[in-house]
Amino acid sequence: MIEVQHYHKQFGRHTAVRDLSFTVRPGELFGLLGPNGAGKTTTIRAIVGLTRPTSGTVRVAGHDVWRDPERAKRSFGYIPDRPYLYGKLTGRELLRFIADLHRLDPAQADRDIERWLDFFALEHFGNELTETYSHGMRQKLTIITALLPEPPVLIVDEPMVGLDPKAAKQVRELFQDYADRGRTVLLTTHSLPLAEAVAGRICVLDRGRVLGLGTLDELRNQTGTHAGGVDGDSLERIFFRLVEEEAAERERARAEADT
Ligand SMILES: Nc1ncnc2c1ncn2[C@@H]1O[C@H](COP(=O)(O)OP(=O)(O)OP(=O)(O)O)[C@@H](O)[C@H]1O
Repeated sequence: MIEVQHYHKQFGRHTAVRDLSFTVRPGELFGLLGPNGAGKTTTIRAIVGLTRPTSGTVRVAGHDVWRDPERAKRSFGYIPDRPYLYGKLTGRELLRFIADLHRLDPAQADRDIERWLDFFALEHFGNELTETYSHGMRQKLTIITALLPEPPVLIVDEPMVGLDPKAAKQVRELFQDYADRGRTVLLTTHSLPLAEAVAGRICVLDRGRVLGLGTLDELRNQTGTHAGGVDGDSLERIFFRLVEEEAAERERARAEADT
């Protein structure tokens, strides 16, 4: 479970995220969406303990990420948007290292590593240094490092970048299955079809503010016929309507301030 309460992040005079609150429950796949610079990665970095909130709290599996970081960090796997892999380790060495860190049973871990390498068609590259991997191969290996310890919470920043269509489909099904098995999944993505296909609830951020939060139907109600929308609108239509309404609102406020 992930609980973000009144999270606010200030970089100097720039407000990156403003009073953001949401909860992601076990069994739920939650999508965090928004244009470039909306505050998605800043929020993810607060949840995984890489950026201290200016104010507000973040808890994962009941543990405050800043007050009780070790317990909080034991409960989640993190797939960053720009993964760092130890280039001088082979794929298998890296995965065994991760298994050791998490004190996984070595025999079981070896079996799981082979299963995952096979799943992502990396079995013939497992003994190559990761610095020789293509972008997509690095992304697949990063996903395996996060899943190997089977954490109850999975936090994913832009998972599909660099993946070929087959791998993207596999990963989509993997995350969906992960949530269906009672785990908690939070992902950010620019792919609206992906979010529409897998996310039970969605939060749309823009310039650090929440424009909409809820199921697809709840977002449809928010941008309903009174706002020019129609029942059954796609997430893409909803997304653009929310972002455009916000821009028009800003423009109106600016014009009023000028008069
Ligand atoms: N370390 C930092 N110092 C100053 N400003 C920052 C820092 N990190 C992020 N920001 C600013 O905070 C805002 C939100 O950035 P963030 O990376 O969270 O956006 P994002 O929604 O993940 O965008 P993208 O879709 O482009 O990855 C941006 O205006 C960005 O310039």
